[in-house]
Amino acid sequence: MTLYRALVVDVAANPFTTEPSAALRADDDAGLLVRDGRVVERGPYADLRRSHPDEDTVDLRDGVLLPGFVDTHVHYPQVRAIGGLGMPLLDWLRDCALPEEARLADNAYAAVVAEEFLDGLVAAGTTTALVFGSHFADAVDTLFTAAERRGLRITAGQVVSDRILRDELLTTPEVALSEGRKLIERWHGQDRLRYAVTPRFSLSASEPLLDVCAELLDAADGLFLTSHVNENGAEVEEVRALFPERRHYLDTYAHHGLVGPRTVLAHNVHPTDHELDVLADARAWVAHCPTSNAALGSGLFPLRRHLERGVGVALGSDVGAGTGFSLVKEGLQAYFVQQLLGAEGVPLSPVHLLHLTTRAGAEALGLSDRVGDLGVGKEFDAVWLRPAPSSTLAVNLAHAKDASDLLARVFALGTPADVAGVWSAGRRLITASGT
Ligand SMILES: Nc1nc2[nH]cnc2c(=O)[nH]1
Ligand SMILES: [Zn+2]
Repeated sequence: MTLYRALVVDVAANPFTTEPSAALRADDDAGLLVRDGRVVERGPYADLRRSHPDEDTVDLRDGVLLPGFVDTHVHYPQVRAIGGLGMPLLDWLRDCALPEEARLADNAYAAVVAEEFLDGLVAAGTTTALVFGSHFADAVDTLFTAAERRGLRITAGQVVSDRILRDELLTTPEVALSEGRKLIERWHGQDRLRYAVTPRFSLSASEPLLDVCAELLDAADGLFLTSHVNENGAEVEEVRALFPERRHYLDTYAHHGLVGPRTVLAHNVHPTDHELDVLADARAWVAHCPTSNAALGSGLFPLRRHLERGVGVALGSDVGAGTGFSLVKEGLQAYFVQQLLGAEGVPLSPVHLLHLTTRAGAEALGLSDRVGDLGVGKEFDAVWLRPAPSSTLAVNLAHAKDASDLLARVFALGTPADVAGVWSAGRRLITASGT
């Protein structure tokens, strides 16, 4: 066992449905006793020290210990394609993302990209992610192999499309079915890994391919479905033209049985009210990707309409349209977007931001009984932010008046450079120099 000593800040309830100050949990000079990768006791450090005098202590008091971040939408093959600014979605896909994704046909290339991708996630303090995989089955195998080696909690899958995209990325319903089955058999439920059936978006997926996605969902219990929806006006129009008999974009998935409680759809910037009701009825989730929406000019996310109609919202970095792995940055950008919406926006407090970057994602991925906060019984997935001495963040942490104010300064200033430690189920993945 190990006794961690830290300022521990996490969210113990949903601040959108309870008083935010009551949802925030902040324990100064706390002790977390961790056994077999789980928190078994939490309380004042002095008390835990007295009752466990012989346990090793890891002193993390300099800085703040948060739950590991949960990224509900991030593209493995796009880690080398970040910063493609100045283009709207469909141009950006054609000219920036898809040429890079095609390079993963070379499995040696895919293996290096997988390590760079997972390094990027962990360096940002992300310990759980729903990952948009690769079109190439071997590259998906490679990603799962690398993730298993690090003990990360990853849900991912093969991206499938059978039209419109560049030829190297296209498959057929028959091949998608056989490759998907093999990947599910090999990886779903292995260690901390799960499989997500992943049609890229219905713009590039025929009805027979969408039917195959439904068939794959029946191949095992607990499989997820992830895709994109309502991101960009031109995309929405193209989908409507391709599916004239469907009520709306979401219906192109729902019609094939792809919208349920383990469905996570990215963006939903331009939803109709009926789509929101369908999502809420299905208990599906939306991955809001703020920096991606801003970088591609996709629009300002209507969070209020989602919350009012009971649709679950979590955050995604959407690397590479998103501008990096940091969920701290995504939280800040989510705040900016709601501020810019004025009266239509939802004023987000720092507690809301910590909820969106940890607990909400855990709920979206059906993992809130295991991760998303540092309560007793949860896996010790944690990120230690310890800014460099005399850095602006260090100065601000020192002058924060309370835990909520401290969180506000973390979201305003925090970057992956401030991550001094990351634990995944108690296994330390990052150790900053000198600790
Ligand atoms: N942002 C984003 N939207 C998409 N829609 C379909 N594919 C993608 C992608 O790779 N990124
Ligand atoms: Zn995406």
